[in-house]
Amino acid sequence: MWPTWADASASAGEEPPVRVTVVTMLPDRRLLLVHAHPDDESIGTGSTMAHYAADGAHVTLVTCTLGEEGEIHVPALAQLAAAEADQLGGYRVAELAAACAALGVSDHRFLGGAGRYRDSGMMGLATNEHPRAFWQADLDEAAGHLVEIMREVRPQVLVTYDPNGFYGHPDHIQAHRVAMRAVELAAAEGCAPLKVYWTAMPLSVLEAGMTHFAESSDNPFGGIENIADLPFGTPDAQIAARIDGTDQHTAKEAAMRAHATQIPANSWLYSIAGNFGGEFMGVEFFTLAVGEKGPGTGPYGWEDDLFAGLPAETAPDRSPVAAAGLR
Ligand SMILES: CC(=O)N[C@H]1[C@@H](O[C@@H]2[C@H](O)[C@H](O)[C@@H](O)[C@H](O)[C@H]2O)O[C@H](CO)[C@@H](O)[C@@H]1O
Ligand SMILES: [Zn+2]
Repeated sequence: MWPTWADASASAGEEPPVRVTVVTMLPDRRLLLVHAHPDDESIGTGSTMAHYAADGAHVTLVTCTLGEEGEIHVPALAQLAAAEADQLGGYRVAELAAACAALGVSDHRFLGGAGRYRDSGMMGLATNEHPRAFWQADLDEAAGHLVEIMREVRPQVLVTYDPNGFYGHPDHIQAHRVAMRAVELAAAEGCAPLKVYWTAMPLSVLEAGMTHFAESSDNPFGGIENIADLPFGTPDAQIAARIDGTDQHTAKEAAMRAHATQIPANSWLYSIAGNFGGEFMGVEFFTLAVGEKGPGTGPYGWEDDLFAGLPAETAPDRSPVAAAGLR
């Protein structure tokens, strides 16, 4: 993964010509995100990912399924659907690669390898029972795949969903369960992240959106009388971090547009962006599930950095100089 100094080991019976210590150079800040389907990373955390990637942190994305059961909003691709040629999963691998490129993220993995776990479909559908459905995954086996990545990357910060999977999709709920189980298992090995965040949307933002779009013909809140009727929303006092990636909102929009089968070109998501501008697309919110909240601002002390408050020593210095005991 990162440049290492290879051991020069002697072949049998000869003195090694030179001995070089194996050292893995880890970037100082390492963020791991666990998402259910290709598209979630861009919709839910695209600006945050682009913000940290642009700022030199190492961003690792783990996607748990290929999104095989998704809708298809590109008519020419309709035959790829699960009920037809069942090729949507493979196509979404390419959409995800394009989205990661737009976000500046180069370290992407599928949990257990591409195709290990299948998109379960919406809650209650027969697809939930597919033998490879992520919803049916053995928790410790799936978490074990994530621990392998934690051993290698040693993230200080992990982002995933809350216990409801943000909005109740079975793969999102399972991604939460697998990620939190992996944190437990990794803790026993000393490679667990020190802070774990869950994606969230403050009620104040939802209120503002509902008011803003009340008279709009393209009202995403159409038919909803009260934001309490939405399957997501978090009281502002329970939010821990507000990450302002406004400078990356165009990267987020480009990443979302890479997921053309899932997000129609005329989606309300883009009209909100047009109306709210960078504020809606570029600012993302999180609750803190594990770890100590760092210094923050505003009425609720929201952090503006997911790495806030982490002791410097959590970014292990594995440089050759440190390894040689010279620091
Ligand atoms: C953002 C997200 O999690 N998308 C999932 C989700 O997609 C929904 C699904 O297609 C549903 O039928 C639509 O009515 C809804 O608008 C979509 O958001 O579920 C899909 C199937 O599991 C999944 O592939 C997609 O990534
Ligand atoms: Zn999803």
